[in-house]
Amino acid sequence: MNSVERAFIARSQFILKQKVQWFPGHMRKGIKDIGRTLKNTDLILEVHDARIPFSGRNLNLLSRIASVKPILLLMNKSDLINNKDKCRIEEELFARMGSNNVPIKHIFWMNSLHSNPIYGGYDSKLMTTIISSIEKIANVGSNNNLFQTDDHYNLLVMGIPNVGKSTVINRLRNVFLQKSGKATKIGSLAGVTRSVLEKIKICDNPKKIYLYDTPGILEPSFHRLETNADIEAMMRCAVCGNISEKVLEAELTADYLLYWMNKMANYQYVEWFGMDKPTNDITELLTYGAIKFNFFEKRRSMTTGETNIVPQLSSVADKFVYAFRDGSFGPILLDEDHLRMTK
Ligand SMILES: Nc1nc2c(ncn2[C@@H]2O[C@H](COP(=O)(O)OP(=O)(O)OP(=O)(O)O)[C@@H](O)[C@H]2O)c(=O)[nH]1
Repeated sequence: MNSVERAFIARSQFILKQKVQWFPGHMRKGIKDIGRTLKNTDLILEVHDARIPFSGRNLNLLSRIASVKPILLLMNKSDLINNKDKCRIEEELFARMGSNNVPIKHIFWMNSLHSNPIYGGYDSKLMTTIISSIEKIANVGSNNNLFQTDDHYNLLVMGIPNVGKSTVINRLRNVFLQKSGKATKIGSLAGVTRSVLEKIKICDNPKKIYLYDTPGILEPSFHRLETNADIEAMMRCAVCGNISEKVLEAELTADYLLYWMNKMANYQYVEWFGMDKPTNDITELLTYGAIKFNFFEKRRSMTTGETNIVPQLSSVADKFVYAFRDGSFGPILLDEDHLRMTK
């Protein structure tokens, strides 16, 4: 960090300048479908994004389900965080179980995108570990009545939109049944899966395992946004792509990312945008970006009728957020402050 960066004072709070309302019909239907599918389910496999282990988990819905079905937590996209953070995250997640009423039986880490181990990618031991955890749960006497049959296991895959539920399912199926192709649809935008899908077989041996894919259901507090913590959690989800880009303007999501990077004294964006010092001003940042990436468009003025060349700020905002999502700024744990709070 240079002396200018050391002297920089970051914004102390993120102010949400847009009203947010989003609870699409398919999510309401999804909750009903999940309720109906529960009776045929042995366990819940909750999939979440490793960059936001504490933000966005739908604890409300999970706590209701946890009273009837055991929950396994799969932290996906773990290629986008540092390995050294995993233990601290696990400790904190287990520490919170008492207060949030969502007891987790096991936590698994997965990078479902790359099978090559040099990317820290899919480890064939993972499935064996998942199976042995399921068997351990099934073999506890008090859980006997939770499992439908001894012959196979049915898991319901749950999670907020775009955490990689479908990718996880396809990956597990590809590796363990050597089936190529996709059993369930994948998309880089939130909200691809819209209803509980057919049962998908992912494993034959030593036991048959079936998964139900479900639509991503967002944390309901995002519809109320009563506290700063709710706003920060929602914005972190937006940065990770869990909230439809139709709901939050690209500039707003980019503004939160800028606020967060400054707060964490992470100034990697300065060079990326071709600037000479950090800024708190999103318009300044995006204007630099428009010049660097040559993002301009012709726009006709409604009042004078003249055509002007103006920067395409929303395209630059998208580029910034996508670069973060791709890992261009290195591994980033957006919820790092949740770990610090407990130190
Ligand atoms: N870096 C990285 N990206 C991933 C990983 N898993 C999934 N993705 C990407 O995340 C995006 C969302 O994946 P999906 O599998 O469609 O997510 P989903 O949770 O099923 O999404 P919905 O249907 O919207 O609920 C896609 O662009 C995937 O390529 C991972 O382990 N690492």
